[in-house]
Amino acid sequence: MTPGSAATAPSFAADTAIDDVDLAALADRLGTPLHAYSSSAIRQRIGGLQAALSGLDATICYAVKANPNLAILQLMANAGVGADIVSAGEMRRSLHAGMSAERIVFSGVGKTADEIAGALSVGIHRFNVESHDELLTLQRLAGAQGVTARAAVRINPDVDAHTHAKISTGKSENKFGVSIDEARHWFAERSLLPHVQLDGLHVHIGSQILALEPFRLALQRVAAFRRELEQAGHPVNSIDVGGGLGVCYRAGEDHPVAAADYVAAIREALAGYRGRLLLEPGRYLVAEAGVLLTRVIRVKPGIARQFLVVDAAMNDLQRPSLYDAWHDIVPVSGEPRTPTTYDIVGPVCESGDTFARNRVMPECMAGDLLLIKATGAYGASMASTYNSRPLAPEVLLNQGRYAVVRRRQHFEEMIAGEQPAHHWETT
Ligand SMILES: Cc1ncc(COP(=O)(O)O)c(C=O)c1O
Ligand SMILES: N[C@@H](CCCC[NH3+])C(=O)O
Repeated sequence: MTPGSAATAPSFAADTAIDDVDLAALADRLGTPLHAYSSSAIRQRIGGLQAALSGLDATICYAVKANPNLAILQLMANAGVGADIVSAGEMRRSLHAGMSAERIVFSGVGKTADEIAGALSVGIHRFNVESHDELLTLQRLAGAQGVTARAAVRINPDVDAHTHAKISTGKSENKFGVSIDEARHWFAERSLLPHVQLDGLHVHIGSQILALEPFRLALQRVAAFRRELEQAGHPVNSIDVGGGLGVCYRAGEDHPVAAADYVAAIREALAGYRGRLLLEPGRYLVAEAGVLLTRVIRVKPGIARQFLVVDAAMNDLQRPSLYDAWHDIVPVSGEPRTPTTYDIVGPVCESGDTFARNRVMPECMAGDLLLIKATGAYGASMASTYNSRPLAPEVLLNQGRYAVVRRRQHFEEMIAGEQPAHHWETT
């Protein structure tokens, strides 16, 4: 027997089922590429975080941007989770999915006057405010509607989250939040804004954070500022600690912080604070619950590399091309095959359309089914129709059953809204 021959080849870790749903059968029935999410896994994440928070006056406001599918939002709402939104679209989705306006917080550096007015008019009164101009706009629009908005100032603590530069948000050079010095002035003048109840602090230093230290540092700065404000007669009734908890994209290499340790760090940093706590996890709740199923179109022996050309592409999952992000990729079948090194690429017309470089995989052939793992967050939510590829379907799995929660986009849906230039108008 020669080493590497079929009989001695190792079998590779494979996932043949998720949430008791057979993945090969699912792909046969619905086609690929296909996003699938385990609702049991999501519920488990929510439950774990809620358990860690017990005894605190805490609200989890799921960051809708991570995965805004209505079925996911409904699942969150049914589990008592609220929403962190950053646009009118996310607001409408959250309300449509049944979230109550009291459990929604509006974040974001570029809220328009229309978005603010729209949110106020449907009863969303909790805003994380990121600039003085936004604070004055909130005062004006709340006054016009005769309501009082609750505002938390987003602090930029100038902390390095040790994550990818494109998703770091808490350093002084980032566009997010304001300095503690500026926030101090806002509080000193808060009586000049009768329609804004400025009594909250917010901090969010970035995403996919794998260490506790950056969270601790940011929270310690917020906690010290809270004490200073209270001594100056400005009560702080809510602290929103943002999101950012990282997940495991690379088995054996990524070691995420456990929810219990994260909450213990929050309790410790905010010791003495008795007000309301808000958390805005996105990725943590949904990333590892999701997979992208894709089929090998062909094996292409390239000039310098051997390529696995699969039917998913950067338009279905941007993270590898945008952040050079690693996602584990495994075969759905675990049959023993010879280890082979591939670049795993999609059909899109640029070299950035690469899911993995030099990845050791079981030898593959056309028609093989692969799983790209941990795609439940910032996968479908960042998808596009680049190269006029339709949006892939999304499926929710639950204990042996599945529900299509977004069907594969039809060509007609893709071009809806476009038209030939029949009517030429002047401004
Ligand atoms: C204000 C705010 N809150 C929460 C989140 C969610 O982040 P994550 O998905 O890393 O938990 C983000 C995105 O980074 C954000 O900008
Ligand atoms: N889109 C990013 C996360 C951005 C977080 C939003 N503030 C990712 O896939 O990792």
